[in-house]
Amino acid sequence: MGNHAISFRDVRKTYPDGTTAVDDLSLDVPEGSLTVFVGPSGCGKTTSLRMINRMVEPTSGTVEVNGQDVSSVPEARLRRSMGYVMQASGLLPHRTVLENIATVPRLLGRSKRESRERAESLLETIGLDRDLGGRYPSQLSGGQQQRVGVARALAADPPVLLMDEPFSAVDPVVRADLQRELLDLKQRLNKTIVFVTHDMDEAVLLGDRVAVFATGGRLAQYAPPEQVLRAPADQFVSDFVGRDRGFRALSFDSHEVALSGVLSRNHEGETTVLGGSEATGGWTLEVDAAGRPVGWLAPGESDGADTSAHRVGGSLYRPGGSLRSALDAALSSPSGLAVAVDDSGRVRGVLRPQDVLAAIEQARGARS
Ligand SMILES: Nc1ncnc2c1ncn2[C@@H]1O[C@H](COP(=O)(O)OP(=O)(O)OP(=O)(O)O)[C@@H](O)[C@H]1O
Repeated sequence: MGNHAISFRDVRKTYPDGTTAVDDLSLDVPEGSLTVFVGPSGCGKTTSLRMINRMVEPTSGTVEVNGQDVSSVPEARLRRSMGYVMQASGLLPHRTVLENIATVPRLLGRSKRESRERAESLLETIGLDRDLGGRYPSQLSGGQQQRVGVARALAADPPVLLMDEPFSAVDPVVRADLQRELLDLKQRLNKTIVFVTHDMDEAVLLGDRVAVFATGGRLAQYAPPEQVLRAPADQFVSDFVGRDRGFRALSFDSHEVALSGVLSRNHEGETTVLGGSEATGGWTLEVDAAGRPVGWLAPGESDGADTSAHRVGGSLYRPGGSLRSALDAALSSPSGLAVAVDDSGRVRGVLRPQDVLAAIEQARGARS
């Protein structure tokens, strides 16, 4: 198997017109990790990525994969060992989805049948219906096309996956799905992944390590995302990660928050209502027969009132979850109380904002 770490050693790229796209880059991508190259437009992320599979050759310095200088590996062999996914999925328009995915196994000399079976199983891997296999790329949504692009990149089972803004052209909901699936794939298939994006949230969500590129192709910081958020290396990184960095950094804290015992159960006919006491400011949480939260009743509203006005949204807190999710659940709740649910969605209790803040204080104390 060997090791598929990727190393940049003093790499510089100056294009023929004199533009220095990458300036003295040295960086190690550990095997089996997901490293994100992030930074504003034009700072050399794509150029750096493409030097890994030799779509771009460095002006000086070396890129090594598995300890071997890639410039000594024949391009065709190198690219077979690296899946490449780009923004516009890059699918062949006149071939069906299955044919697109099967292209690489066919090139590798697998039989037609074997390639087709591999393509079909990959459709499943990336969460697409098998029925879509016979369609042409133009008959798919943007998100589906990106999934097929990922399936095609995985078709040869390459140890390295290079992804250049693969999810930037799809809407936020589909994007969140694709990100979740990538994290899931990463768990299941042990691959070294380099992922380019200009979106810091995406970098924080996906990256084991994040390389922040600055204008002029300079590597400003290379560290786990939590460290980039908590301790930006310089003014550039601090400006780039933005004003919300303290809030984002809460994603990494999962300090225990005390569940308030302020909910009391009253069975009233079909529904169960919780709360309605002074401690909840008079708000009452309505739950369904399985104990899952439905919506809040404002003080003075009687059971049977329309709770849809105060529906419990997607922002629920799971005990053990991050403090960011706890705070968000409290801030987005009409009652100001975060609803805590267990894995099956049943209400466990509520969190008061002051308890979340106290937990944030404690987490801060525990770090310093
Ligand atoms: N073939 C080329 N010839 C000349 N300059 C180039 C070429 N390709 C890229 N550049 C320049 O090199 C710099 C880095 O480009 P690159 O595409 O690597 O940046 P990027 O960080 O990936 O940007 P984006 O997020 O916009 O894709 C830019 O100034 C770009 O204009």
